[in-house]
Amino acid sequence: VNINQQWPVPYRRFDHRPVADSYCEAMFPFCPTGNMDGMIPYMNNWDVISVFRLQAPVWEFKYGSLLGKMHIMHDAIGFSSAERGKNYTMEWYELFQLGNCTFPHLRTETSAPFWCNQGAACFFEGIDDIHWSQNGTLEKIGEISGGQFNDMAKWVQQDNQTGIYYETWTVRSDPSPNSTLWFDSYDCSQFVHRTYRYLTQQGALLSSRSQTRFFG
Ligand SMILES: CCCCCCCCCCCCCCCC(=O)OC[C@@H](O)COP(=O)(O)OC[C@@H](O)CO
Repeated sequence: VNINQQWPVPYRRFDHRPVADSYCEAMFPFCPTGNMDGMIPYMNNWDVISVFRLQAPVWEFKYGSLLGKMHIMHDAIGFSSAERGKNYTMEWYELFQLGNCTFPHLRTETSAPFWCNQGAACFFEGIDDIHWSQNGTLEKIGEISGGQFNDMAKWVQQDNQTGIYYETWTVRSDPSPNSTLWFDSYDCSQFVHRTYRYLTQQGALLSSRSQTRFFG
């Protein structure tokens, strides 16, 4: 073992997002109601934007609260502009669904393993109150200015261009509580944590009654 090895292995970022291989097929269109080129609306600097913590069981549309009972949750962030009177949802998830990010493909014509594991941010107008509150969480955690929102929007675009691969698995050295984290996951909840961290670094005061749990 390399004694200088840094654990966990840092998440690898890239300088651009490649076009996904046509072999990769999505069961559902990615970010169907979002702006096609991922643009995020510009707010007036003096606007007051409420920030919401959103959480719902993964695949609730298909299995209801089932995965929530195993604490397998999808995390997102909601925004509400006082000046525009509009709500928005921002989330990060797989382009080709969870299975493709969890298991690779074996293809005769390409070297194994072949992955269809891109993930990306999705920003769209509206917050589906029922979806988030019926089996999960819809909680106001703070307010930011329009200027702070605009800075965050720029940061999300950069984050989205460089952090392109979804990682389902968290890999540890052994099952014990004090095991070494070898590889961290990179999923919806990590995006939410990164965004909270960015906003608090910009001076936002965010507080939640409960923690945004990592899966596992
Ligand atoms: C054949 C599939 C096998 C998959 C087995 C996976 C076992 C490990 C489960 C780990 C789950 C981690 C999920 C972490 C949260 C996350 O990244 O969620 C993103 C996405 O999976 C959520 O999907 P949806 O619930 O469909 O929500 C997306 C919608 O909100 C889009 O608007």
